[in-house]
Amino acid sequence: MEKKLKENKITNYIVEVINNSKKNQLVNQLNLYGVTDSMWTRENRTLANQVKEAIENGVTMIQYREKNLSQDEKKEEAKELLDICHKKSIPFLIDDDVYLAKEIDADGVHLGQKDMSPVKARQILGADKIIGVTAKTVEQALKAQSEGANYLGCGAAFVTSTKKDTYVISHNVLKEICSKVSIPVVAIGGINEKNGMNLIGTGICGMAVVGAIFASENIAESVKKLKNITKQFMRKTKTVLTIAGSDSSGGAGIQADLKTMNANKVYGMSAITAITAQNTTGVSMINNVTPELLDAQLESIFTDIYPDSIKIGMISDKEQVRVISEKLKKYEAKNIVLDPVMVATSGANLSEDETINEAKKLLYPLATVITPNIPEAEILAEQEIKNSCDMEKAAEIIANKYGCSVLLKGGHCVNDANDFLCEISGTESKTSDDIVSKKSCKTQYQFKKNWINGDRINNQNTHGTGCTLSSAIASNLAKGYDLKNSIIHAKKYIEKAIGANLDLGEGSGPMAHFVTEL
Ligand SMILES: Nc1ncnc2c1ncn2[C@@H]1O[C@H](COP(=O)(O)OP(=O)(O)OP(=O)(O)O)[C@@H](O)[C@H]1O
Ligand SMILES: Cc1ncc(CO)c(N)n1
Ligand SMILES: [Mg+2]
Repeated sequence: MEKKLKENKITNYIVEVINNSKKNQLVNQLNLYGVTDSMWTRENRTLANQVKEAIENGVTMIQYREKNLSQDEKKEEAKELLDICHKKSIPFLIDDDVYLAKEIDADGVHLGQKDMSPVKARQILGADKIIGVTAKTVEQALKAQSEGANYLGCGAAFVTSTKKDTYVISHNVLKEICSKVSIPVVAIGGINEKNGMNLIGTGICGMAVVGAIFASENIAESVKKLKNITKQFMRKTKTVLTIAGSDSSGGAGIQADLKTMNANKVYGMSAITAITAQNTTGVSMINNVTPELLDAQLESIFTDIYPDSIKIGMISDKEQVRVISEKLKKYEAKNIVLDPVMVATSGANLSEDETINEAKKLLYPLATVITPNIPEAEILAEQEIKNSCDMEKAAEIIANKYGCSVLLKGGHCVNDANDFLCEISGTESKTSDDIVSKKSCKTQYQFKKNWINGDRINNQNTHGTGCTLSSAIASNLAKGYDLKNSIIHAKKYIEKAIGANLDLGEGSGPMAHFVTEL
């Protein structure tokens, strides 16, 4: 009996290893998934040549989708494309037509919601073939997985010209599907080299592309651009973008941000809003970056290395606020930590009222969390903060007002190292007692409230603590921590950085960002 049990255990382990390696192989094959469409073929642009060029430049799987040819013509063309793919060890799938896939021994089939069930297709094709299923909802995704689908195709990810009036899936639903299933997920529908970046961070392992490849005048060029996106879906190194000012002393601003990101083992990038001549005693001059140059910095980053999270610090003027908010919406930026920088520790004013007001309108609602210190929270909540109770009230007022979570930092002598997190956990529409009307409906938020306590380090050198904390939070969000744990880990980092007791400069000095034992 003992021996039998042991043999079963070993067999199960081997089966699990084989299944995992097959799944990893499929994840790689689904990375850049070309779906053919003959509407763009010409005399001198046959589908066979297009498929060859796409594969030579990085496409990792081909699906043959043909609605206009006869069955015989489809079979001939499918056999020709199958040979081209197999010569390059690229899997070749057939859209919808399970019997054609069986007849030419294709590597699998992709089934729409209205096609044959995956169970029947599996009986026809056998255990080793790839069966993909389209899913537009979590229910459809779970059902397809339970019926033996090897992967899911979810979409349309964007409005698409290939299939008019098709249902467009929200990227939040896409994220939810990826979190709920254990099989690989690709996005499909309307994807091109301009919008594909927005899919990074949703959890998909690849994207299925039609027109952006087969309608392209330069397939090689288009595939290379698409490849720069899909290689970021599964990358291990996380990237964080700081949009902030430069602090010549190196203790705050983008300098503190990039040092913090490095110490927290993420790849840091920066878009500079202002150059300040600054040291531990104050700011002697500020030169704003033009909105055009800020826009160009942001565009160059988002079109090449997609940031897994964003930290926003000092913003110079309201035009910059508009540029930043437009860019964050255009690229569906995720994990946005906004530090409402108003005054430096040295007392220097870093943001005008009109800029702050524009940021409240355009940026705060986009933020995952804002991290005001006590003076900033008094301005945002329009009330004094004298004790912990005041901190809790002010944080909730700010969260309700701007529709984002709030970390009210305890520095500046109310609580020093203990911060209060008022995290939005849901929304409910509440109507006032009078007659229901649009204007009387107000979104109320549900909150998770936590004190996140720290160990107060007895050290006056705390220049840049806010920049450092918000960058550390952004780094942790990029690595996949939830908001509360991102803050807990960030505070542990900042306490080590303060505790290293660097003593530089005449005024309140900077921290030792280079502490590595995290
Ligand atoms: N002496 C200290 N010991 C431990 N933690 C501290 C200390 N001072 C501040 N902190 C923590 O550092 C973080 C930043 O808080 P602080 O109020 O200093 O931000 P800030 O005023 O925005 O900083 P900055 O000067 O960069 O704008 C918070 O988590 C706070 O609890
Ligand atoms: C450039 C810059 N950004 C933010 C702060 C906040 O400390 C600072 N002192 N300088
Ligand atoms: Mg601050």
